[in-house]
Amino acid sequence: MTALSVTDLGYSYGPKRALDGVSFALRPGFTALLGPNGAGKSTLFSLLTRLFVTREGQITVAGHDMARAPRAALSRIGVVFQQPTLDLDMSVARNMRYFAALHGIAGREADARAADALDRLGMAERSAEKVRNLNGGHRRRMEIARALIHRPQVLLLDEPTVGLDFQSRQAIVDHVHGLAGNGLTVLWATHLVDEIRDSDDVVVLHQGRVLAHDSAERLHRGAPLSEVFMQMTGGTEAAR
Ligand SMILES: Nc1ncnc2c1ncn2[C@@H]1O[C@H](COP(=O)(O)OP(=O)(O)OP(=O)(O)O)[C@@H](O)[C@H]1O
Repeated sequence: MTALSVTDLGYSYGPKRALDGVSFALRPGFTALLGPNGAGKSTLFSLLTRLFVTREGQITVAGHDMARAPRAALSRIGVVFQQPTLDLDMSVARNMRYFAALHGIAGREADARAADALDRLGMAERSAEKVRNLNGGHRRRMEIARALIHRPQVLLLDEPTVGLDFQSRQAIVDHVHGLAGNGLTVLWATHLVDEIRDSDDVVVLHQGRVLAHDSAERLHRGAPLSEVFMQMTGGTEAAR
């Protein structure tokens, strides 16, 4: 069973059509949601996390329909939003514990899960530090660890490397590919083609529609993915 599928999803802001007939089913592993500014990526994430609701189409998470069984569906999703949502004056460990409590996980179980999730992101040694003292890349890694604390099947990340330097970006891209390699279903929204590897799947979103869904390797066929993306989106070049 696919961990995340959407069927014929549509959404409008008044007269503005932001998503139109969007359908895809993800395999376990890393899928990039590649689209230029305004493609509809954030709108799609808002629907997947139920910040927005729509009557058009269906979202299914691990077999649970988002409209009919939202709690079951949402409990299988971990989310990293574009804007950081950390409490800077708490330690890494306290941030993790607080988030675990929101999922009904407390005590030793919370500590064990926090340690496990931080370890997966190479952050175990930062546990006692105040978030304020971490650099941007480490804060983002902590947020990803936090999104894993309830052991979701699907991890959604909305342009998670925005504002980070090259090394920090690479570290995060590597870590999340590692998680995907261990069986997590990852949907990573980006407009940066250098975050995508040949073995990844790519959903190309443009003006609210899915233009392609295939492996990166099959999409670019030896040409730079940025050029293929530019041709598909009519000249809106993806950044490298
Ligand atoms: N609140 C709103 N009211 C009207 N139009 C909106 C609103 N929010 C988004 N839009 C429009 O809907 C379309 C999709 O926007 P969305 O933010 O989902 O795209 P995006 O791919 O996430 O872009 P970005 O990378 O710039 O965040 C765009 O044309 C945008 O201008």
